[in-house]
Amino acid sequence: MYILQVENLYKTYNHVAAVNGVSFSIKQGEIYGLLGPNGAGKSTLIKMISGIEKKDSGKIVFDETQTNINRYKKHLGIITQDIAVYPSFTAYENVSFFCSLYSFKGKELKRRVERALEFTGLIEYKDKKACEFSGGMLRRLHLACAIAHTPQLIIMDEPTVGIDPQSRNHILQSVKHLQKNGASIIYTSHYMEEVEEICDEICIIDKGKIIAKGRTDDIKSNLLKYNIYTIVLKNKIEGIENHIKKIKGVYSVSVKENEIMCNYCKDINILQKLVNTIFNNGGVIESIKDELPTLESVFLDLTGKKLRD
Ligand SMILES: Nc1ncnc2c1ncn2[C@@H]1O[C@H](COP(=O)(O)OP(=O)(O)OP(=O)(O)O)[C@@H](O)[C@H]1O
Repeated sequence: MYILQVENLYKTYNHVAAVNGVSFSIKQGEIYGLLGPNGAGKSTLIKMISGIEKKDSGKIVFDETQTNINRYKKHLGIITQDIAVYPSFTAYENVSFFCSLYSFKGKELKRRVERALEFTGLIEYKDKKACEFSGGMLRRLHLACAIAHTPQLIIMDEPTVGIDPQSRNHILQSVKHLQKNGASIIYTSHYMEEVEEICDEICIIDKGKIIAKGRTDDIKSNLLKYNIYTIVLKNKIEGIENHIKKIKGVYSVSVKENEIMCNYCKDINILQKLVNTIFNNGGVIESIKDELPTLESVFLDLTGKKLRD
């Protein structure tokens, strides 16, 4: 069952394609990551899904039946990049205002506002004005305003940009809780660690086009031909990288103090030779880990550039 299907979506600004033939589907209850560098087209995509921006062509289907944004808008919770709360309202007044737009009133409205403030850890600040909040607290308030009406699909556009680690963790935990409570989530970011941590499936976008999509581990293991050995030594060996580089199947080696990172071709078994080389050069191995590369490496490999500027 799909909560959202996007088919062949296009949007051009001044002859430049911001979104260039994008298609993807999000399953009910999934956290779906949209990953891409600045200017990739993530916000434009999200704006079209939420009805803030008109599409040039393509199809957006909500819950497998609805194509009219005015019909399904009430089931969306949108957290835009720019924080949209009223500075002179208290936290309670802000959440209450946004939730009342969905026709909730009286006791039910109060229950929902308190639940959203509780959920975002802001209940003890409910009578404080938004203008007195820190950046992280404002982001959490923004989230409370977007979820009080219990949307089926929550769209979050870079919700952790420029906030302190505590609020960042709070938001990431909240996303996981919202999923547990039954919501589906679209999460855009250019922080690949966040996307790797919380998303079930991802779509990597660059210059308005999808360059990879699917489950994170599948993307990493299918698209890249190499894995990484991380070896921790008990001692430091000068120039060990020069010896390891000579092993057939090794792409690259980097050494930091007594830790060696070795990118190697998945199709060639280099482990025995790697261990022998370290041993023959006087190394004592403390641990070895065989790991998939990061999403950053996938992006670098596919586009030749880094995700972050
Ligand atoms: N209203 C607009 N008018 C003209 N060009 C626009 C407009 N909105 C976006 N663009 C352009 O479309 C492209 C995609 O922008 P978009 O904001 O969707 O990217 P993004 O992936 O969300 O980037 P960021 O992470 O920086 O927000 C960029 O080249 C941008 O300059």
